Amino acid sequence: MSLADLLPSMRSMVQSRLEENVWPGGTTVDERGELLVGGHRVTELAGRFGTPLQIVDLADVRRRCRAYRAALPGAEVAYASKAFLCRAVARLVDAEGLSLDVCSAGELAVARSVGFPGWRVLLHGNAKTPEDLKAALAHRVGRIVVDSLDEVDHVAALARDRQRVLVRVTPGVDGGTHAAVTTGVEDQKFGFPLSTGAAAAAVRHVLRQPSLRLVGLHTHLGSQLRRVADFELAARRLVALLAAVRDEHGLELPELNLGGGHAVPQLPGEDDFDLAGFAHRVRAAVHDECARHRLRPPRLTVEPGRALVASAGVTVYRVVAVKHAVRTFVAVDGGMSDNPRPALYGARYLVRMVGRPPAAPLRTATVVGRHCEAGDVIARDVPLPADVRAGDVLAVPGTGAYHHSLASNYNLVGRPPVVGVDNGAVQLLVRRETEEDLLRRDVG
Ligand SMILES: Cc1ncc(COP(=O)(O)O)c(C=O)c1O
Ligand SMILES: N[C@@H](CCCC[NH3+])C(=O)O
Repeated sequence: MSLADLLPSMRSMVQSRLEENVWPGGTTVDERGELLVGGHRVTELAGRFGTPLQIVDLADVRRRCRAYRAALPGAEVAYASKAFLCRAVARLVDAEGLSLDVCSAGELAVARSVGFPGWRVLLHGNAKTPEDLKAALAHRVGRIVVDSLDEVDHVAALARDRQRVLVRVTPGVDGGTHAAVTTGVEDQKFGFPLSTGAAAAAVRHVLRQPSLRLVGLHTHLGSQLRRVADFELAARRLVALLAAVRDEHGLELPELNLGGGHAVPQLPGEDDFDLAGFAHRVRAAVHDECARHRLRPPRLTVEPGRALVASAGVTVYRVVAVKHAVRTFVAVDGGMSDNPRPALYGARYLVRMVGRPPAAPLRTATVVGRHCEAGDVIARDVPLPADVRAGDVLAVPGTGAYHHSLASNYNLVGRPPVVGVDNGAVQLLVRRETEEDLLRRDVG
């Protein structure tokens, strides 16, 4: 029996009070259980655009972009577009003066389609294809972050005009996150290990290429990280490598890119990432270490993805069926095709019934999707009103990052639309994928 079962008196309180930290800023709830995101009733948006539906509060994203730029004056803030990219977001990020991290010709195509300036684009990836590299060079991207010696050769062969590159380094720092998104340790596929000398060898290899210009080092420790000390340690280790490069080659590299990975609260009660602490402590670590090595401090870049968009997103489902089996299952019209994160990382979510006041106390239920896997779960053992029934609308916050971008067509279900709300305006940003879309690719 859960807390929710024990405390039916919490019913009205839980329903009328909005959980802190997980909804887009400015989200409100009224006593009838209506949730308003960006000033719009979620049930109205569900009626108008259908369910499942992904809502992104663009004003919230804009506010977060500004918070990053304000916290890190003089640094470059690059949005990691893998978190969620569509043209409206690319335009917003451009207008806010951020750079853009892309990982494929596809992400770059979205950036190009809105005229995102190439010089503010960084290309990442451990296995960039010739198409990715050619697209990046054609768009004159500002920097390519090289990730293997083969790639250095490929870029060098294709590049003209001394393409700027960074070398991606794994500094042997474990950010204490899920193994699938741990990338600062040396035994995984990204980057060149520091301790083995592979990173220094990669620097040498780049410097031998007349068509390339080495401008800095990069590291990305992983995703959903909370410990600022890990970023400090990585920064210190990379500055030591900058000093070694200066000593060996007489070259002071001007850029240090510390990647992204700043955590967001996923459940009520979880803290925000300590951005101010990060800005202060990491900068101090870089300056301190540079002073020790008599280096000019490099320009810092950070690459937040999740931190800019996760909490701006809300997914809306309609309940299809409620089953009281060994536990209570509330099955909705989406699932792992729009949110594979519980299955992939054991991610946990808050779920809220919206649109009507509950007529029964909270009970523990497991919200599941419509797909053909027992692991197709959106939220296990969460409190929901005991009278939740088919046709009810459920809203799940914290779904703005790595949801639309990780979505699939499993069971040939079309991917949901994305609707943007922005200071009172509503706009369909990405339309729902139809059966026609799915059949168009099937040319056999
Ligand atoms: C190179 C690089 N930069 C930035 C990010 C953004 O990560 P997050 O969305 O956790 O901030 C990623 C993804 O983890 C990445 O691979
Ligand atoms: N897909 C992961 C994040 C990956 C970060 C990209 N390097 C997630 O949903 O948490």
